Amino acid sequence: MTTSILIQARQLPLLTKMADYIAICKAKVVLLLVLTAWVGLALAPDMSRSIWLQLASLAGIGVLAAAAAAINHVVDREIDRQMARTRHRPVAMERLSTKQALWFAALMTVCGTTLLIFAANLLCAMLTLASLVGYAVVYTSFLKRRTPQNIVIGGLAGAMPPLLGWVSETGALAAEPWLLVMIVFTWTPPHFWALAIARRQDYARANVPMLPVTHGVEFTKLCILIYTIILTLVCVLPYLIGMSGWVYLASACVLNGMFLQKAVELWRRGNDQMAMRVFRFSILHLLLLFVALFIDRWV
Ligand code: HEM
Ligand SMILES: CC(C)=CCC/C(C)=C/CC/C(C)=C/COP(=O)(O)OP(=O)(O)O
Repeated sequence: MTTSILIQARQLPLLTKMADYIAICKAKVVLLLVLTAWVGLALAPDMSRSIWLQLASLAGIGVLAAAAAAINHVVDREIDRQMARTRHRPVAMERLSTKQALWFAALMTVCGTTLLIFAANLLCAMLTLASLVGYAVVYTSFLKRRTPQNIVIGGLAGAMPPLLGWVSETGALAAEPWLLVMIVFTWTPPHFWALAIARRQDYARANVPMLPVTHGVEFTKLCILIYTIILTLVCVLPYLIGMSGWVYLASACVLNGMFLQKAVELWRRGNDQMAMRVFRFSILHLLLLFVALFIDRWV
């Protein structure tokens, strides 16, 4: 009895370490990114590869996105320490050293790239690596610290997975997946700025020039509304070019109607709680929108 308790106690630090490594991968974000990549893959023409190669390609994209997230934890550790939302992160708390996190990220980068080269193709591997650099280096190290347009420009990296999924299948660029990239690209500002309104004190304390800090809450609410309107228009494009049908269009209309209603409410008289509702809804919105695209393809 005593021995088994002792063994369990010895395993605890190992389990905590594993939990910390998982935490720096931003698993929930990566899962949604992989879903958008999967839809890009599913909408590609002439899907002829085996399901195993397709799954390996999605895993490669996910592993490289997780590597980008791990590097973000290292680069941002000083900022993370100053914000209530992020101060408990493993690297900020020094439960994981920067060296451990960087080795972990390097290992994932090598594994993810190898998977993509062999299961998909070189173009897909290069574009995914470019997205990693876009998020972990361009956005995190430069844009985030310099301009309130940080997430608009940096958002391109997070918007790339549908294109990556498509290219994993076809090995070539095409116009259609760029429409899906545009959807995630225009979705990102309402997604993030809603959270940034509710957490503006955090960003101000850490000296990060997020829009509500530099230009105020009212202007940010207006920008959220404008981007939500643009998103609504962009979401119709897949239907207009014949890439998707009525199932998608009907779902997009309902989801965008709800998103617009929340954005208007936030703009007119929203408080921080309302901003958090918009943030949480944005995640459900993108999830369901891409599920609708997927279902539409197969009905
Ligand atoms: C530059 C672009 C983006 C920025 C700045 C951003 C920012 C954020 C922030 C600050 C959070 C809160 C995380 C936390 O509570 O610790 C968050 C959550 C989340 N984001 Fe984004 N995001 C971006 C793009 C994306 C993209 C492209 C996706 C997926 C396609 C995504 C999916 C999610 C999900 C699923 C969550 C919830 C995570 C959780 O509950 O743990 N984000 N985002
Ligand atoms: C290879 C590939 C597809 C890369 C995609 C990279 C990726 C994980 C994009 C998601 C964007 C994201 C979670 C931003 C968080 O912003 P933040 O870092 O400012 O937020 P934080 O304060 O929560 O750290």
